[in-house]
Amino acid sequence: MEIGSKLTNSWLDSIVDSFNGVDSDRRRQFNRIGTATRAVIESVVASKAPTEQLGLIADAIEKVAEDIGRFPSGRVYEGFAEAANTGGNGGFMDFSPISGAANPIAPPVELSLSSDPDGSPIVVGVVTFGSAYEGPPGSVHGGHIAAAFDEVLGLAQSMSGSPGMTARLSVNYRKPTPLGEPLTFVARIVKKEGKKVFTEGKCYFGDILTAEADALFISVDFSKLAQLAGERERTNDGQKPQL
Ligand SMILES: CCCCC/C=C\C/C=C\C/C=C\C/C=C\CCCC(=O)SCCNC(=O)CCNC(=O)[C@H](O)C(C)(C)COP(=O)(O)OP(=O)(O)OC[C@H]1O[C@@H](n2cnc3c(N)ncnc32)[C@H](O)[C@@H]1OP(=O)(O)O
Repeated sequence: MEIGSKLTNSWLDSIVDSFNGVDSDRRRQFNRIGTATRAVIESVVASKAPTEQLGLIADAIEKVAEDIGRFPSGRVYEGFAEAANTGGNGGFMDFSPISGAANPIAPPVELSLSSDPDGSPIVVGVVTFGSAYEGPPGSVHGGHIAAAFDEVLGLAQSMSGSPGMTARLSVNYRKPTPLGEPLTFVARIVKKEGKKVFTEGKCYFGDILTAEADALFISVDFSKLAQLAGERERTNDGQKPQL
């Protein structure tokens, strides 16, 4: 199933492109960098490399940081106001801190759309959290589980046709969620009341329910968001959301 039919705001084309696989060399290179940096993160956490090797590796990473740091950083929401970021860096979802292949801090959660047996649309997120995400021994840190829920529930609510921002997110941790094992998150819309979109989700390791969540999203006026994002681009303050 392709995402897009329910997303009515034109700038959301960026999300659609993220899912429907717009291909460009630039996007491929971003994804390569994301993947390689993730591999570094995975290996450096509690590495058993000899100290001398750690020094050489630190030198190499410092050099990479210097090389890329010579170029100015843009914004994830670049072109947001003009709905024109498609074909540039890929969709902004590529840089999602949770599901973005091009964002090294994303595990990443791989998102797809599916249907449950009664035909209702659901979002499925598949992820294996590596060592960098350890909370309790051998288990995923609860904050990262909550973040994954926010992402899958956030995509599910967007299928309402009037997406918004997370107003409340509640997680019940039922069993330890194992590190280094494939997990499946499932999310759906429960009901919509005016601007409120109620969602629920579950996280499974195999057949084991390890956590469940529910969240309230409030639909937002995207023309206002686009205008604010445009102002951020013009004022170049970048980091400070004023929504
Ligand atoms: C540039 C940002 C882009 C955001 C992208 C969003 C969607 C994109 C779509 C698809 C993308 C696909 C996947 C996305 C993946 C993940 C999404 C992650 C989303 C986030 O990670 S997002 C960050 C954390 N999130 C915030 O940073 C929100 C800060 N917050 C606010 O910006 C406002 O607070 C807001 C907008 C939430 C509401 O403001 P508002 O002015 O629109 O609401 P209003 O007052 O009109 O209330 C209307 C009715 O909702 C009730 N209500 C309001 N707030 C409530 C609350 N908190 N709890 C319980 N009920 C609440 C009222 O009580 C009233 O109820 P009633 O009608 O019954 O009186």
